[in-house]
Amino acid sequence: MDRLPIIDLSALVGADDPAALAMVAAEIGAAARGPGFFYVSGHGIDPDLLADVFTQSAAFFDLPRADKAPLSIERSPHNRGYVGLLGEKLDSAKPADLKEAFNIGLDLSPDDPRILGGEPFRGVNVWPDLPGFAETMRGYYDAAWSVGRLLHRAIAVDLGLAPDFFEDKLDQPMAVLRLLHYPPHPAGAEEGQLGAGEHTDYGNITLLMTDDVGGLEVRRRDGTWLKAPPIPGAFVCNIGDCLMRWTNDVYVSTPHRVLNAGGRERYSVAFFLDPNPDALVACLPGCASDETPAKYAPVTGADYLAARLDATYDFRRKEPA
Ligand SMILES: O=C(O)CCC(=O)C(=O)O
Ligand SMILES: [Fe+2]
Repeated sequence: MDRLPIIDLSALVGADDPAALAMVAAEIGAAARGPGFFYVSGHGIDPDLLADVFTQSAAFFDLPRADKAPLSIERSPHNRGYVGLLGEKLDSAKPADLKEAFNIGLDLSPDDPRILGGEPFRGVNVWPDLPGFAETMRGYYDAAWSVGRLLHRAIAVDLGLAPDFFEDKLDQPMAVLRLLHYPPHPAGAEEGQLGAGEHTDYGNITLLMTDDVGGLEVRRRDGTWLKAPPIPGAFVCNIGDCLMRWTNDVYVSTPHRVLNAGGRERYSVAFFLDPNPDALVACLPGCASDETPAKYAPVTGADYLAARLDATYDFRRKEPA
């Protein structure tokens, strides 16, 4: 494999064309079973909105540390807020990641019944004091979520399910919009230290937009690394662990990493589409057979994500009873 496939969604955006859906479904099915990664073009998101997201993101990361620290993710049980440089180890066997990040979840008001009722991962977002930041990010969250749901229509068709199978499992998602900033790889970096250590993503799918710096690498089955250079305006989309589990490993969640060797600041924006907290992640019909029975116990979306985040962050790890 020398290059990831490019899948064009333009025939699906704003149209209900079963033949076009079947064609895209076949392309996504092949990519999801194979490399686990593909580019998505023709998604219909306004380029001006994308440009605004990157402008606002750079303004946020440029803020003094004293303005970012109070927004720390360590204050949020709901996976929202700021992760400082070296605040995360995506590869637990390696030095900490040379990146900083900011997480935004489904935007709810403080009196939303889902928050008051104590549903897992329901909380308010924290916002920096930057004009237009929250509006831009809310708009982009919704736009990326729509693309993610459209992709799930194709995924459902590929898996032999009704096109709307995932709709009621993704209509109040735990999805996270994550802004990322990678400083240029410093000369004094530790051996094996990366911008983002080798990892797989936790959710169903990830929609990644990057600037033009490059640095994302995708692991091939033989252990070698494929560079996934940016294609302007296109997403890099990958299958996450939750969808791999849901499909009984029919779809593949592929390890990837980031090395920002370009000598420039690098910015990227990831949208992790995790399902609704109460979605039951259980082997899909058609993904098990006599030869390959269901491998995983059913789990709710919230329990699955919580387990993965607890393993990622020291501050979330519960003391043994
Ligand atoms: O910044 C990138 O290119 C990829 C980031 C990534 O893989 C992640 O945050 O899960
Ligand atoms: Fe990732």
